[in-house]
Order: sequence, then structure tokens, then C-alpha cells
Amino acid sequence: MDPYIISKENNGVLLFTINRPDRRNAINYDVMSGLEKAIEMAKANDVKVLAITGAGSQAFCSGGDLSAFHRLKTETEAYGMLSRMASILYKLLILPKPTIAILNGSAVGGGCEIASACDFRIGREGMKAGFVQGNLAITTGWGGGSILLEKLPQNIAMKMLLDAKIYTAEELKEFGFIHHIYKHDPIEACLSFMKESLNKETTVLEAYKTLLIKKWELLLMRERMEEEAARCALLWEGEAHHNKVDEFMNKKNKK
Ligand SMILES: CC[C@@H](C(=O)O)C(=O)SCCNC(=O)CCNC(=O)[C@H](O)C(C)(C)COP(=O)(O)OP(=O)(O)OC[C@H]1O[C@@H](n2cnc3c(N)ncnc32)[C@H](O)[C@@H]1OP(=O)(O)O
Repeated sequence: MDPYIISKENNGVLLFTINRPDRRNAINYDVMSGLEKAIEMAKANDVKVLAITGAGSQAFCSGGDLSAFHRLKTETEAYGMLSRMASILYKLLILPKPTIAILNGSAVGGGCEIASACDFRIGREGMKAGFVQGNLAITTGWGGGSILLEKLPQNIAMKMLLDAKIYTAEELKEFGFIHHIYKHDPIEACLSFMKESLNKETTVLEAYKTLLIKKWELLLMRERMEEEAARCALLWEGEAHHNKVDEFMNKKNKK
């Protein structure tokens, strides 16, 4: 099974689907490459919006693939992976087209970071999400913490990061993390949410996105996301983190 699917939907929507439902759409290096490719493809003239979702109905994305990344032990090893994804999420943040995350199911850890890098987030009724990194004795490491602090009121963003809790769709909507809760088909929901924008000329969409990109540049987002990756890498090599990941792996192996 391909780890990701890139498809052209109606009305100029390019859809990137993380296709690892049996791993709850966890991110490995193949998915990272796929996302990078989709971001490049979204720059084409016939693409108006880039949408990101996960395969199946259980998860949008469960963050970094703990099986694949478990072998990264040192700060340097972890930094290579974290910094690569932070650079991809920065490219997503500054894509000159509107972007939307369709949260078809749970979004945890790095899954929330990917969603945060998109301009809009819609969630399926009953979905849950949370920045759970703190429970693994690390922080956000893909730049998503810095993004969240700019997109949500500071007190709400800090509470979400510090508490590392999982929230319901209703709570997430109240926080302003998701902008709409849908009930049925995810693609239909995306097309409906983006309907008015999709009617506009690509040049108009790009021009507005350029205003936003200027803001991200002034806020030094690239530098801040890189620093976030570096700080997370430092915590990554700590014993506390490795113990927490071992707990997750042992639970999984005992099943
Ligand atoms: C590394 C980057 C870092 C960052 O910078 O942000 C992070 O992303 S840290 C966060 C890492 N993610 C997690 O801690 C989440 C772990 N997963 C879960 O909490 C749950 O799986 C879920 C996402 C809430 C879904 O729960 P549920 O629907 O009950 O499914 P299962 O737990 O039974 O999982 C099914 C299957 O998938 C495997 N799985 C799930 N998440 C991951 C993952 N992140 N990496 C690798 N594998 C994952 C899980 O082990 C099960 O496998 P099997 O037992 O073999 O079926």
C-alpha cells in the first residue's frame, strides 16, 4: 500500500492523503517526502487549494511514527528528523495557496502540528485532538508549537501545549483550533467549506496568501520553528523520553 496518495479533486483542490490507516496515519520518511512533493505540486496554476487528510475514519494523523523513529537516540539523530519536518511544515505555512486540514479522525502529537500549519482546519463530528508531546517528555518538534502560539490566543495555545490533553471536536472549535465540524463526506465538507474561495481567481487567492506569508516572515517563523526542533532534539535524547516511548512500544507488543 502506498504510504500517501496525491489526487486532484474538483474545482482546483489538490488532496494529500496520508495512507497508513493501520498505523493511524503516523508520519515516516516516505510520508514526509510525499508531503514535500504535494506542496511543490500545489504551486501549479490549476491548483487553488491544498487539502490534507488521513485515510480511513479513525485517524487524521498520530504524529511521528514511533516504531520508525524509536531508533533515533541522540540529540543529533533526532534533530535530523525534526528539522527536516519543521522545514516541510514551514514550506506548507508559506505556500502561496490556501491550505486546509480535514481532520477525519484523531489528530495527536505531530498530527496537530501538521494541522496547525494549514490555514484552516475542519473536523469530523466525534474526532479528538491534542498536542500530547508533553506526555512523552518532549515538546512539539516540528515547529507546530510556534505556529499554534501565533494562530490561537496565547493563553489557549499555552494551555493546550502544557497540559498535553486530548480535546473533543466541540472544545477544539471553542478554542478556535478547528473552524467547522462536519458530519458526512470529508471531501464534500472541504469543498463546501472552501466553496466561495474556490470561485475566485487563483491570482486573488495568491495575493491574499502573500499578505499572510509576509506576516510569517516578519514573525521570524522559519527561525523559530528551527529553534523549536533543536530544543525538542535536546529533550529527545533524555532518558525520560526514551522510557515513555518504550512504554508505548511495550503496550503495542503485548497486544
Ligand atoms: C515524533 C514527532 C513528535 C512531534 O514532534 O510532534 C510526535 O509526533 S510525538 C507524538 C507521537 N504520537 C503519539 O504518541 C500517539 C500514539 N498513538 C496513540 O495515542 C493512539 O494510537 C491514537 C492515535 C490515539 C489512536 O488510538 P486507537 O484508535 O485506539 O489505535 P491504537 O492505539 O490501537 O493504534 C493502532 C495501531 O497503530 C499504531 N500506532 C498508533 N500511533 C502510532 C504512532 N504514532 N507510531 C507508530 N505506530 C502507531 C499502534 O501501535 C497500533 O499498532 P498495532 O498494535 O500493531 O495494531
